Amino acid sequence: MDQHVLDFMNIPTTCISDAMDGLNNLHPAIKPLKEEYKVVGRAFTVKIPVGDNLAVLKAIRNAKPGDVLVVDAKGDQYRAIAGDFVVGMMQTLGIVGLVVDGVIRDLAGIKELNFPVFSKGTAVAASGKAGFGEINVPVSCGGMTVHPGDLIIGDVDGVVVVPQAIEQEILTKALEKLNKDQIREDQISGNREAILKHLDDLLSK
Ligand SMILES: O=C([O-])CC(=O)C(=O)O
Ligand SMILES: [Mg+2]
Repeated sequence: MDQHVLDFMNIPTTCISDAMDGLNNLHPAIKPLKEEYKVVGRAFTVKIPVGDNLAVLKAIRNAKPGDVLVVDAKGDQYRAIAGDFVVGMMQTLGIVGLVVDGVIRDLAGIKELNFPVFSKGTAVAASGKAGFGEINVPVSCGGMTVHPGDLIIGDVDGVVVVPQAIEQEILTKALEKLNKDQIREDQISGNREAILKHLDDLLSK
């Protein structure tokens, strides 16, 4: 696994978001199917026409272990881009997560797989398999442009995208924020006097 994937594993998405001034988050409607899901990996991107998931299968065939599949399904909430069978294939081939601007189906079966899926929810209908999608190109997902190889980090609060060119800078800033949050937690939370002083300091600026 590459070092930055490991480095970002223990940082909450909130701190990473703060390190990017809140500008690189996917739309908050894209949520994990289970609260405990955490995913970190490099984006393998897929763009599909509404209602057709053949390119998702092509992406699964071409992705590398450790990749996160990022699917631009144009926000369609009626036709699922994958169910438990397709998600099971991803898992067995070493893909570490699925992020989709759209929906999945077979929710109970997918939850049993314990594979981190972040989606806009679930639907009943399946997609067609006529084709016309594209893999490994910049895609639009949750209002953000995601490039192949970008770092994708998802947890209970949502999904953030760290472009490759700024990974090191964002890692440093996110760790600083994590440290600052920890100091606040240790020195202020639960301490009435410290809270009053903290508020007075902020309000007197
Ligand atoms: O086959 C599909 O396209 C969707 C599905 O139900 C599954 O993956 O289980
Ligand atoms: Mg199914």
